[in-house]
Amino acid sequence: MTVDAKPVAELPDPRDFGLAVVPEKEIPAELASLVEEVRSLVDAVAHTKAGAHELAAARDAVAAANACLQGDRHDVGTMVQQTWPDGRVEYGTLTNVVSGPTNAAAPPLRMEAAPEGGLRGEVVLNGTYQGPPGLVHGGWLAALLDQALGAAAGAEGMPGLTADLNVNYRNPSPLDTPLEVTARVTGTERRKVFVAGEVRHGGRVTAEGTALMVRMNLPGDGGA
Ligand SMILES: CCCCCCCCCC(=O)SCCNC(=O)CCNC(=O)[C@H](O)C(C)(C)COP(=O)(O)OP(=O)(O)OC[C@H]1O[C@@H](n2cnc3c(N)ncnc32)[C@H](O)[C@@H]1OP(=O)(O)O
Repeated sequence: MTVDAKPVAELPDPRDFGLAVVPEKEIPAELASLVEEVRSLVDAVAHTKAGAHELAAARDAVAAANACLQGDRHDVGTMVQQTWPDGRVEYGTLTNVVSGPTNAAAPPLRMEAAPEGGLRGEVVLNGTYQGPPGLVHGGWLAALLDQALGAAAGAEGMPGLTADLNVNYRNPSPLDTPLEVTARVTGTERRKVFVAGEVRHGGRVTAEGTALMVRMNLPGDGGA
């Protein structure tokens, strides 16, 4: 497919769209550590065989922690600004359910530039992402691919929304073990960005996805 992309010269600044931005380096270490602890807590709660006494004590401790955190909140839509070692700046939502650094529900998946082009990331999904016994839920594999494919378009200067996503489940994806996620742009047509990616376990493709991302309509596009 002919690549006639029109990457934006500079990624749009979310502040220009009225969105708050938090630089990732300004996220307090204590919050990052709390998020990690909550991830572990969710897994522990999901699998616990504790007795009534321990469960009641844990419930009270969690309620106390919850009460501590009912003050100021970031608005929904707040963005996080990540600056990569190569100087590339990327924006994502702070609480993105796949990659958001403050979202304890996010595994989280982080994508980086791959030597062969496109992006690559590694992620371990614990038992709270379970579908079939011992395996990752197919909806979550689609979510990983959607995120990776969107990030690949964004990394090429073409951030947009997913218009169409296709996932092919080739082999089972086990829990609690590293999964490799790769994604790249395969072509463009006006504002349409075609992307493809894979999830692998031990080098074997477990899921592959293709998507059409429609690049953000920006001033100067002339509707194209
Ligand atoms: C760096 C940051 C990394 C962030 C990664 C985030 C990854 C997460 C991605 C997501 O989860 S996005 C959330 C799920 N997706 C949505 O909620 C999108 C909902 N759909 C829409 O908002 C609009 O339909 C959409 C923005 C996709 C397109 O609307 P537009 O009005 O901007 O596009 P328009 O209708 O002008 O169409 C532009 C081109 O795309 C084509 N197109 C639009 N929607 C399509 C569709 N659904 N299927 C196929 N083609 C489609 C359309 O035919 C046309 O093709 P041509 O250039 O050939 O004329």
